[in-house]
Amino acid sequence: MARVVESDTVPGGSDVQQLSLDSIRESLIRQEDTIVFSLIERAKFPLNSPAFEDSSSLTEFFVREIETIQAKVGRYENPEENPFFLDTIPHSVFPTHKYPQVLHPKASSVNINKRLWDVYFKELLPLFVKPGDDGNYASTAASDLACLHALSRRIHYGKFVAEIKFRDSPHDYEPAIRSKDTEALMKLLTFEKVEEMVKKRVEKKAETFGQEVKCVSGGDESEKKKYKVDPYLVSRIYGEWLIPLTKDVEVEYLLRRLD
Ligand SMILES: O=C(O)C(=O)C[C@]1(C(=O)O)C=C[C@@H](O)C=C1
Repeated sequence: MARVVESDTVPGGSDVQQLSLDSIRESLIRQEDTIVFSLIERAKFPLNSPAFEDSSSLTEFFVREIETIQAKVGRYENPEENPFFLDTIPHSVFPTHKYPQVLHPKASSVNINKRLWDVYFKELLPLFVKPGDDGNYASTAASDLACLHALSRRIHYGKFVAEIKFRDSPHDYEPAIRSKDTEALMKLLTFEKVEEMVKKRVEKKAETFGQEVKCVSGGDESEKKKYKVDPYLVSRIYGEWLIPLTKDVEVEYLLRRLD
């Protein structure tokens, strides 16, 4: 029987009152670790395109089935989680955690996972995995799903970032929201220095987490370091795709904020 568990825990682990841009950014920083590790794990396999190329692909089937079972254990009760395929989300079979209402009720209608799916398979994956096909489709699909979930959570975290920015200075945002001025909203929510810092930090994380570790002492220090995923590519993935998609989610959310 469904039992509701009350809690004050919100993104960033703080309570609703203490939610701040800093605590939200802390969570984005922690999510970088998950994203970098998931890319490193996926890079173990070659592209394996037959697994995902068709509309009725093995990967799509796998993701649909997993999302259904995860919905039944309450995954999408969490406002941080956004499904790729579920138009109708099955109810949880078990007691669900009651997440505090931080976001505007229209938040659940902001979901850009269809775009993310295309971007991931058509643009990102070919960048950081080797070409080829080793037939290992089931494991590859599981790795793709880990990446997709991590990327989707990060991008849709834009809803929380936007909510805090709106609460911090409603008078700046309201005129742009009322006139549906997406350019003005984009300008208001952009912090270029923060973006530069994010790109530098994820490059460093990819270097640290993905380097070949050797235990032999006296090795040649000048030997070129090998990485499981090119750190510069990780910085590009953030700069050219993840940050812009996060900002699109922020704008989409803000446009609905006064509904
Ligand atoms: O930290 C913020 O203020 C965010 O909105 C997040 C983010 C990002 O995606 O990392 C996006 C826009 C800002 O220009 C800076 C960073």
